[in-house]
Amino acid sequence: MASSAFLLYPPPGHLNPASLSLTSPAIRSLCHGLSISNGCAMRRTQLLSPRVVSKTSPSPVSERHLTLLEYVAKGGADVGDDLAVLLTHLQYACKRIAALVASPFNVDDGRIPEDSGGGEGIGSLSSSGRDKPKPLDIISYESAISGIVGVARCDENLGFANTEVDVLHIASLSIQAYMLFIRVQNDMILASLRNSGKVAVMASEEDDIPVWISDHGPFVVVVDPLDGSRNIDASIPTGTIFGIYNRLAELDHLPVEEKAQLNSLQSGNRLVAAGYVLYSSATILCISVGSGTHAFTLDHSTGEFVLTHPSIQVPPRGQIYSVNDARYFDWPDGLRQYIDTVRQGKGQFPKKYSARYICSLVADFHRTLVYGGVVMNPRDHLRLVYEANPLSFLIEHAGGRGSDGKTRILSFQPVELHQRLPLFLGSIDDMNELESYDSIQQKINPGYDV
Ligand SMILES: O=P(O)(O)OC[C@H]1O[C@](O)(COP(=O)(O)O)[C@@H](O)[C@@H]1O
Repeated sequence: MASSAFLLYPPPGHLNPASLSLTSPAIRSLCHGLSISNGCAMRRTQLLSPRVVSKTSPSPVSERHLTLLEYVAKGGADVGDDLAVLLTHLQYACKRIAALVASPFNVDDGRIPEDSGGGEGIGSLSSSGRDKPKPLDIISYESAISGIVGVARCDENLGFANTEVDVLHIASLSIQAYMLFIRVQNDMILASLRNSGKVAVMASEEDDIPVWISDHGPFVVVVDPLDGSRNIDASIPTGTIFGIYNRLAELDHLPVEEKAQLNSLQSGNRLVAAGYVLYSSATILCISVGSGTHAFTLDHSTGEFVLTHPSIQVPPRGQIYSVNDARYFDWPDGLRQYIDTVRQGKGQFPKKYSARYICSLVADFHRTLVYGGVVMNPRDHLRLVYEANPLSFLIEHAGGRGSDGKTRILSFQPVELHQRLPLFLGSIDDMNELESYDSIQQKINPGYDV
């Protein structure tokens, strides 16, 4: 056969497209919805068509990377059509966020669909306790999409009623400020969850209260849309963190506000799936649906996440600790002793440890997952619902541990959506050693300027 002849790829028996739930009516309809012109978006044909390659293609199927969509479909983890549809929409929103974070000139990506119900501009920004943004931090997408950027100068208390709004032409705005589309990113995720038709409620770190989306959505999504945003001016990596629960049908009879709240306050041990997306030199989506933790890297040539780190196992011991050690003098004795000990190579592992701290939780966590060690924030700062639970789920499925210094994170029953706690995540042996020190939770938490 001439070299221009084509074969179906992969061949039957290997991720046969016919066996993928991508061919189910539900997925077909969502694929239709995703045929959006965006450099990062998957083209509809890529989603719907079997792969067609030249017969002379050098890579055998066994060497080809599985895509995220194949993984969540019947050829991979087979999570069921509903979750596959939801994850397909969610990963799409994250690609849009990746494009925005990478290039502020992708301002059109900030356009909020009219039915998203999420976009209310500057005035809707949360006062949910997020670290105070710097001046020029918040940009109104409503102005941005019309070619003008409104910059809100935040007052001391994030009191947006008192904001002074300067209107600047895009051209005169610094790239750094332009990248801070926190609200836009929140609404991109909300829109994608709405469009999936699979979500009952979304609780976001950016919102004071959860958003009820649909009585019939089978899932509850908790999300931190852009963690680490305080560092974004310096192009330091950021991330999105998410957790997915089943909707609690036994709460269906309750008033909307109540069932939205209670569905979002589920214990981490009920997570169905969790993941994060790291926006860095590569965009990496790491996920667990309860069977291992797997990382997919965005292939910009195809717009697809491809499996690059299957079945991650965090090494039982790393030689790295990750903490903001400028807080050393606010730490309790136990934590100081632990750090002093491993720094000197006098701990259970007889080598000197290194310190790494990016101050961007997803980035610090991802490094820990890959290289081992411990990542911690010993003060009451990180959120149980949006950060601690999803990351603990991921690290446990990779053979590591997550705790507040005393108790397994996934065993907590959240009582407040924005509840904060000390967080320690890492390699099993490092975590055991760290927790063997009596006091590692930082009780003094004065609030820090940077
Ligand atoms: O100031 P600290 O204690 O070092 O905290 C830094 C941590 O706070 C975060 O920026 C999250 O804070 P927010 O949830 O308020 O955005 C993490 O990305 C980072 O790991």
